[in-house]
Amino acid sequence: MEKTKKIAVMSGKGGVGKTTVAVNLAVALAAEGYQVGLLDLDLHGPNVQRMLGVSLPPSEGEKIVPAKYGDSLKVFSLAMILQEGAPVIWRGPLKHKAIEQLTRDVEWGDLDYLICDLPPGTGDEALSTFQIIKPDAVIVVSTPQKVAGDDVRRAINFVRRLNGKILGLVENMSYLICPNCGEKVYVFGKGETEKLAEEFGIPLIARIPMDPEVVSLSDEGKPAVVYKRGTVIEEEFKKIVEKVLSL
Ligand SMILES: Nc1ncnc2c1ncn2[C@@H]1O[C@H](COP(=O)(O)OP(=O)(O)OP(=O)(O)O)[C@@H](O)[C@H]1O
Repeated sequence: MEKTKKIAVMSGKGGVGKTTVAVNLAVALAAEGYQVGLLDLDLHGPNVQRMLGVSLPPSEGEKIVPAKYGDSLKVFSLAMILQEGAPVIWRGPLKHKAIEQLTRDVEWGDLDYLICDLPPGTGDEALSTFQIIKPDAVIVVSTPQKVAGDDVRRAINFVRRLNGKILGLVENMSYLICPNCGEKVYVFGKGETEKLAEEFGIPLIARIPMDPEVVSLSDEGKPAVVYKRGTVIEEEFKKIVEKVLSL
């Protein structure tokens, strides 16, 4: 994986849409013709598999063959080898080992990009990811609320403390388009992510609107970049792809 560019998708807070961003970024990069791997490192709440509707093929010997979405995207999530609904009750050292194993024993092949979906916060998985995978860059996902901002600050400081590179911020659920009048409604407020970007001197790469269809599509394993073509969502993901390609 020496030539593979590794991107970690992080957030300070849970439920902000980190997995949605990781999944759609991976699909969009693969659609550009790159060989992409998507590794779900949210060991306690792995959702990548559901959002793409994929499952594992039979394993080959010691190696784990990842699931495929289309021709150029390989996907692995712990959910694929756990019994449905089974909780992961692991302490830090076990998680560290699991991340080492997922990087080593999954048959990733030659990848241009590996997208790692981290759990929320700055816990064991994030630390182990920095030690083992050593991401080339991090995308931090936030939502416009002040409480999300507080947690994102912690995530950014964590990455900086580990000398990681932050590619930029993605603001998810930025606004809702009113279905009646077409006006933007800033459900969670406005301006917090810009403030963070300015405070830390990092770019605000994209603003993804809140769209109820994203929820149902995700639940059905249909990524928005494929099923909502020609919308602002696709445009905003193009901006994230461009930023990643500039690495
Ligand atoms: N732009 C959006 N518009 C509407 N719903 C969204 C949007 N982005 C994400 N969601 C929905 O919000 C929920 C949480 O998203 P997601 O799982 O991507 O967040 P997360 O930050 O990875 O969560 P976790 O903290 O559990 O890892 C999902 O139901 C998802 O479909």
